Amino acid sequence: MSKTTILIGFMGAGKTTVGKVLANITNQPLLDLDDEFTRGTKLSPKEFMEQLGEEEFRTTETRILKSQLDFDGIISTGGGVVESELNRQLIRDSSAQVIYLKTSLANVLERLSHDNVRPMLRKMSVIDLQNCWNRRGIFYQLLSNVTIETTNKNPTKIAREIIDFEQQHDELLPLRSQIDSLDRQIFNLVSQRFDVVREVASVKEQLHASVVQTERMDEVRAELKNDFSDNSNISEQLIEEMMNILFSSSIQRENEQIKKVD
Ligand SMILES: Nc1ncnc2c1ncn2[C@@H]1O[C@H](COP(=O)(O)OP(=O)(O)OP(=O)(O)O)[C@@H](O)[C@H]1O
Ligand SMILES: O=C(O)C1=C[C@@H](O)[C@@H](O)[C@H](O)C1
Ligand SMILES: [Mg+2]
Repeated sequence: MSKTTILIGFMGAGKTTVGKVLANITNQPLLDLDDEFTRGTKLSPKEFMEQLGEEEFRTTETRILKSQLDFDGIISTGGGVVESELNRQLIRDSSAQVIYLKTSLANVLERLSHDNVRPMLRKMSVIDLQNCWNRRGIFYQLLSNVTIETTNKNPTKIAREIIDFEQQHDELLPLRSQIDSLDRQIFNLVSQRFDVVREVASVKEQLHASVVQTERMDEVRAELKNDFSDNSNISEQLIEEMMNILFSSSIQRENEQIKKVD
């Protein structure tokens, strides 16, 4: 990789975090616009906004962006860089590879629940935040060469996807990026399901109830088939196969926990 890579995305999407990992792997320098802002003004974005307001912050952010656009390496931007039309124009006119790190608002809120350095987050209600996320999301999408879905991926996986995109420009990559995120979300849910299964096993043990309850299993399958009957992606056979895997894994775990074989 030789030219500039610009990471854009909402607050907490991981631009700074992934930028560091990407810089490490590819041996490129990293410039974080928020850090550069602090170096230039001697105030953090939070201090600057508190003292001089958002408008002045955006003007200064534009000046810093403009002066760094030919940086030979990775630029991690601040989440609000797309708020200004001037910044959007600067990014559009640059020859940089623009990567949109996309994440869900739920993920952002979870990651930044204890944050106290992002003034924009503090001053917005949940509705304002949702509107801001929607509005900026359109700009991130329009400005970027590729969208990397980051939900439930670790920073190294995300950095590797960026490298793959820069090396291959494969049309399949953004789609696979979505699939890889969804697979991780599915396994997170499966893991949560096993947490509940553990509780179920404890209750069954106390009640001396049988681990395998075929009636309940039949009921679950039937309800799922009914609920997904209008969904052409989910066939009855898929429900059978996936539920068989989940049921047999759960039964095995419950038996191991209760230490008896039914
Ligand atoms: N892929 C990830 N998985 C889990 N946690 C992450 C991931 N990426 C970032 N985080 C965590 O989310 C928080 C915010 O990350 P980071 O500062 O990189 O966001 P940012 O996109 O640079 O935000 P900003 O726009 O405000 O600069 C950090 O605590 C970081 O450790
Ligand atoms: O999303 C935003 O508007 C901001 C994000 C941060 O990176 C900082 O640039 C600043 O706190 C503003
Ligand atoms: Mg950052």
